[in-house]
Amino acid sequence: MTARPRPSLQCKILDERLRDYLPTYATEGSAGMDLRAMLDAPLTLAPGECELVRTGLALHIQDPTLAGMILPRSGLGHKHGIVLGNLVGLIDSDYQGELMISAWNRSQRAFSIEPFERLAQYVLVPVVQAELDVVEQFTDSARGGGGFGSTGTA
Ligand SMILES: O=c1ccn([C@H]2C[C@H](O)[C@@H](COP(=O)(O)OP(=O)(O)OP(=O)(O)O)O2)c(=O)[nH]1
Ligand SMILES: [Mg+2]
Repeated sequence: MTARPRPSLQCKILDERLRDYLPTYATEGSAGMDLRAMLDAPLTLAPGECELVRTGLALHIQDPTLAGMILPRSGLGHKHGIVLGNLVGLIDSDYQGELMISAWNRSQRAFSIEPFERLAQYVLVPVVQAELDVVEQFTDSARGGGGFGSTGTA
């Protein structure tokens, strides 16, 4: 398949150690770029503990039809219970600050995050902003107000 052109993101390196470790797509088809934990020493998270971890990186998306998402890495999440304290990090297109990872140990065992370890991943996603149109009645739909299992389990 022919590769489509990639949008370019302005990037600031806030920690010089990152210069040799800029996030990349691990394979041609990778959806996310891994973000590293810019730590000075290993960070041990006790069971249930949550800490904000620096990435040393700022990305200014600029384009309001895009957003960034910080997501857990499946290996760390499944094997070690290291996920995100906010479950998903949503990065606004006008955010210019350092990308921060809320690292949460949801497991029963302590886990140490090593300096420069790939801790989470950053995915660029399309966004549609909407205007709200206030109405008194909606046009009927098949679902109406049904939700939370209203369609049954079979
Ligand atoms: O995991 C995350 C989540 C957010 N952010 C940054 C980028 C994002 O654009 C900004 C605000 O995030 P959000 O809107 O989710 O947080 P908030 O609690 O609503 O803060 P604010 O009042 O600043 O919007 O914080 C991160 O660095 N990491
Ligand atoms: Mg907000």
